[in-house]
Amino acid sequence: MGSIFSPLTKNIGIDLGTCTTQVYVEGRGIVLSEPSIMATDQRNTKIIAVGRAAEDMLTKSPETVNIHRPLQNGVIADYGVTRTMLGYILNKCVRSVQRLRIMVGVPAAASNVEKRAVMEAVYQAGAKEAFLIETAAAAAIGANMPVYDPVGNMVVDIGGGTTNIAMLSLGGIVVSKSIHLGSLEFNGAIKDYLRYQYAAVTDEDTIEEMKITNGSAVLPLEDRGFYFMGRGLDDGLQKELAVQSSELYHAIGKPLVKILDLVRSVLRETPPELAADIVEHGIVLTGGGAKLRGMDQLFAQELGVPVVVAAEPDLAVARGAGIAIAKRDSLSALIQGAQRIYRRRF
Ligand SMILES: Nc1ncnc2c1ncn2[C@@H]1O[C@H](COP(=O)(O)OP(=O)(O)OP(=O)(O)O)[C@@H](O)[C@H]1O
Repeated sequence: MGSIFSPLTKNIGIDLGTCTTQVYVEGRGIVLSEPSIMATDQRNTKIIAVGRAAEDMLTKSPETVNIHRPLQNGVIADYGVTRTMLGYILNKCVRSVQRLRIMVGVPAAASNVEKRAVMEAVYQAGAKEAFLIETAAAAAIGANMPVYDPVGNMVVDIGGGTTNIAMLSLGGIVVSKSIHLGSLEFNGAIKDYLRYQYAAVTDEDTIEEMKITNGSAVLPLEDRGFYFMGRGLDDGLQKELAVQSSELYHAIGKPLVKILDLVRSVLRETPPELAADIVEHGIVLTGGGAKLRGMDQLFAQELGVPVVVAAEPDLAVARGAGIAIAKRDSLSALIQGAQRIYRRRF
């Protein structure tokens, strides 16, 4: 209906992530992927930068600016900043005359209050219609899984602050769970390891780099050293240190066990006929955390089913939300009822 009476209506999918915000615009694809960060002046009266430009300020001018990370564990931790940041992002992505119909992914465990905050922020940022979809359902759609078919489709989205898991079939969610644990927890585990093993600390960027370049979910066949500058906890002095990829594998193991336990619990709650489909068709991994080297191998070894990492796994949620909004009539079982309660009439 919207397309007949409102030719300027734009369907937009958003992954309002703990680390990154991605925006998908119908007909254009992913148009924005930037850190969920905003920089303001010290009195929080003026926005200085949003996204990557704000992230760049983290190291350059920390005393003169306030850096805000308004999302935590996949939900809004600072409503005012989220609303402003979203408005700024939407402004960058669409023309002001366009009427926006927006769908946002939210974790399965988000409370009604948290969902309402997302809806409200989306309206305040300029949407005329707003909808919510579970993050994992959006990820499955974005990864082109056959969610309408009478087969079990299992997706595990490992983001920065949350992992969302869902079993979908016939256009609906059969079982879904989420946990406040994602790839940021791998950084925390590496940080703890360096403290314990080397009595040293280093900055977040270095830890992120060592995770991405040398981290592994499975024991690497060949060890590779990552050299970095760390500060000794005992003497406070800077020194060059090296950490091996096998050490990073051991450090990251603990949070990975928790994710695998949650996947097993979803499988246990899945009806046997759908669980049998997973044995045959396997599991799809999405989210930035799925890019950790060997993640698919680990899941396949531990669960005994085929596992693939989706193409562009970190973009799946925004893409899926954008696709779902265009197909919202046939996907009504996946689109949360909250939109009917909070939809505004203009
Ligand atoms: N090669 C990699 N190995 C491991 N982790 C990675 C890799 N590349 C990106 N990541 C991690 O992916 C995370 C970001 O992923 P994504 O954008 O899916 O999360 P998000 O949507 O911001 O978070 P959430 O869904 O929890 O709100 C970051 O923590 C980043 O460190």
